[in-house]
Order: sequence, then C-alpha cells, then structure tokens
Amino acid sequence: MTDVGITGYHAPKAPTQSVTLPARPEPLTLKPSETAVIVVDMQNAYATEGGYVDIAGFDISGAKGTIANIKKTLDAARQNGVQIVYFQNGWDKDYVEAGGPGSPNWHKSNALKTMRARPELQGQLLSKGGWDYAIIDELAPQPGDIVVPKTRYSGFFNTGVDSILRARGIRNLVFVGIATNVCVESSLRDAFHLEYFGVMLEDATNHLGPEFIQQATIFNVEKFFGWVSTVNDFCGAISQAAPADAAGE
Ligand SMILES: NC(=O)N/C=C\C(=O)O
Repeated sequence: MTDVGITGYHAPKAPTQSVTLPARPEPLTLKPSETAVIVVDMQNAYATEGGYVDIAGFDISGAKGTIANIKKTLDAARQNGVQIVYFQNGWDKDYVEAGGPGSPNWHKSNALKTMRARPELQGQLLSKGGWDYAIIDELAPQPGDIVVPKTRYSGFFNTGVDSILRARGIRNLVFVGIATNVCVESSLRDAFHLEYFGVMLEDATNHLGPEFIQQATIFNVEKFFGWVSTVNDFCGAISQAAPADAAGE
C-alpha cells in the first residue's frame, strides 16, 4: 500500500460555483471544489542540476521557468482552496519496487540504466529518503496538500490516488510538472480512462527530449485526452468564483 501524507490541516473551502477556464480545444466549465492540481514529480531528480535527468544527459534548462510557473499556479490554487496533490517518483533504497530484469522498467528506466553504467551512483538516484528523490525546496508541500508516492510513470498505477480523489468528489485534474512527455502524459492518459477531465498547463510543464516532443504531447492532450491551458488563464479562472466561506457554505 502506498504511503500518502495527509496532514490534519483544514484548508480554506474551494468555491462550489462553476468557473470557465479558457482552454483548447474549447473552454472548460469546472467547479474549483471538484478540481485538483496534480504536481508531477517536481523532485531534484527532474528539476535540479546534479539530479538524475541532468546526470543522465537530458537538457533541464527549461526547468527554472517551469518551477516559477508552478509556484504561481500553486499560490493561486491554495488561495482559492483548490486541492493540491503531489506525485513523487521513486523506489525503496534496495530498488525492489523498481523491478528486476523481468520488468520492462528495469530495461527502460534511464535512472536504473545510468546507475548500472556508473556503479558509483548506485543507491543515489530516485531512492526514497535521498536528495534526488526529495521534492524541490521551492515547491515544498504545504499543510493540506496530499503527497502520493509512485513507482512507475503514471501516478494512477498501483497507487491510492483514484480513491483519494473520488472520496473528495474531484472530477477535474490540472496537471503541471516534469516531464510533459513521460509522467505528465502517462498520468493524464490514465486519468482520462478513469473518467477525469484532465487539463495540462502547457507553460507549467517541461519535456525530456527535443522541443518537438513538448508539442507532440500538447497535440495529443488537445486532440485526444483532455484540454490545454496556461498558468495565467488558470489563475484568472479560479479567482472568478466567490469563496465558499464568503458564500456561507
Ligand atoms: N517524471 C518523469 O516524467 N519521469 C521521466 C523519466 C523517468 O523517470 O525515468
């Protein structure tokens, strides 16, 4: 069973009135009270120099702007009582959860491959409790946020997040994080198949690989799996509704 860090903090209530989020291919009508922001894998591994993807040779120069835009998104979400859920990718220190040679993950994970190529890194990449695994300081979870550890690209595989969201009546998921084309897209696709309305904030995600791959995911989301919006449009939209507390709810 997955560890889920839920604090006893009572966040401000999210508005129950519908707002209109400008999005492509069309605007989306949603209730902030039925919406969560999903922060995908904003760990040192993916967003900080010296972390796993940097060591593995990917260009992470886009991460800085992504972090600033995610911070803006989370500030607005918190002010309006919108639930925030963090996904955190990695495995136990012995890498049992990563799978052995019988798992495709063992063959495809660039973290595992990098550690096999450079044995001095063994135990350092994406290992629970280590620096690489930790969520970056700039986006540290706050009281009321939910942290969901995961062991594969999709946050819906082998985790309790679907139940956690359903129990709160959440129907709309706003995705931010790294990497657009791997864990963000995998999670948004699974969310679609579980009947969630998935929105990706294109300027709060960063890809691993050439620039065209960011555009490919944007195309896939817009055309097949959900909606694409921006940080400014999200922040503007969720502040449209009267706070639930002010409305006497
Ligand atoms: N968070 C991600 O998108 N991860 C991508 C690759 C990996 O974890 O190896």
